[in-house]
Amino acid sequence: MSVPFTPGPSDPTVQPVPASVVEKVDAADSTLSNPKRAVIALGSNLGNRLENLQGAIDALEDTPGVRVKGVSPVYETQPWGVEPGTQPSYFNAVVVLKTTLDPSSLLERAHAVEEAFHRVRDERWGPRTLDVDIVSYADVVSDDPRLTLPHPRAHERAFVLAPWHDLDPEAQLPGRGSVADLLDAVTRAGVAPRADLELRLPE
Ligand SMILES: Nc1ncnc2c1ncn2[C@@H]1O[C@H](COP(=O)(O)OP(=O)(O)OP(=O)(O)O)[C@@H](O)[C@H]1O
Ligand SMILES: Nc1nc2c(c(=O)[nH]1)N=C(CO)CN2
Repeated sequence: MSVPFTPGPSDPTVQPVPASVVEKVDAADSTLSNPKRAVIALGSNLGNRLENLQGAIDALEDTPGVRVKGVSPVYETQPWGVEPGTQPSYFNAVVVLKTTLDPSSLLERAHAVEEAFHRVRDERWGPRTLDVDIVSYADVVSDDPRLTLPHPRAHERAFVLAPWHDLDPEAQLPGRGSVADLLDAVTRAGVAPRADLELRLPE
């Protein structure tokens, strides 16, 4: 006759689970049942810029735990932060996601998508096939340099604020205020909508 095995308090194979692990598992459970909204900025100024942005959107959608909910219009923008005339112009766009990934897993995925498009990191603000930045993740505010939330420069970049405002005119940047007000405060010079181009929301 077999007797069902029920580990008792004296079973030496049962180890206590550290509180830190319980906390992590609980946090993951709550994210799973409650997907978070994240805003992603995409940029490309090398190669086929529109295809690179579309490829990034499709790769994000193909990620387990990520759903792309909205895609902004495309903007053609002059490179920000570098000597004028030293780099090709960018195509920029913003996408809104719902995700069950935590912020650091989403960043890992963003980096993997950049790498799939042969992104080379040699100089700060150097030209790139693809840049995938996390602009905001729910209302999380963090100054961790590995993942600063919201993105530390998003509030001063018309190439992020203009497409985001088109996609969601009521958007708020946590800790900074409304995207509409932030957009009023920056110059839109060199940031032009490309109404002739369109990015697809994955089906
Ligand atoms: N919100 C964020 N989104 C993406 N990367 C971030 C964020 N906060 C911090 N980082 C860190 O910044 C590092 C550099 O990122 P990246 O090479 O994309 O910078 P960049 O696009 O050249 O410049 P910028 O940060 O001004 O957009 C990344 O390795 C990442 O760990
Ligand atoms: N116009 C424009 N300029 C930039 C961009 C970008 O996406 N668009 N990204 C940068 C680093 O993230 C630096 N400069």
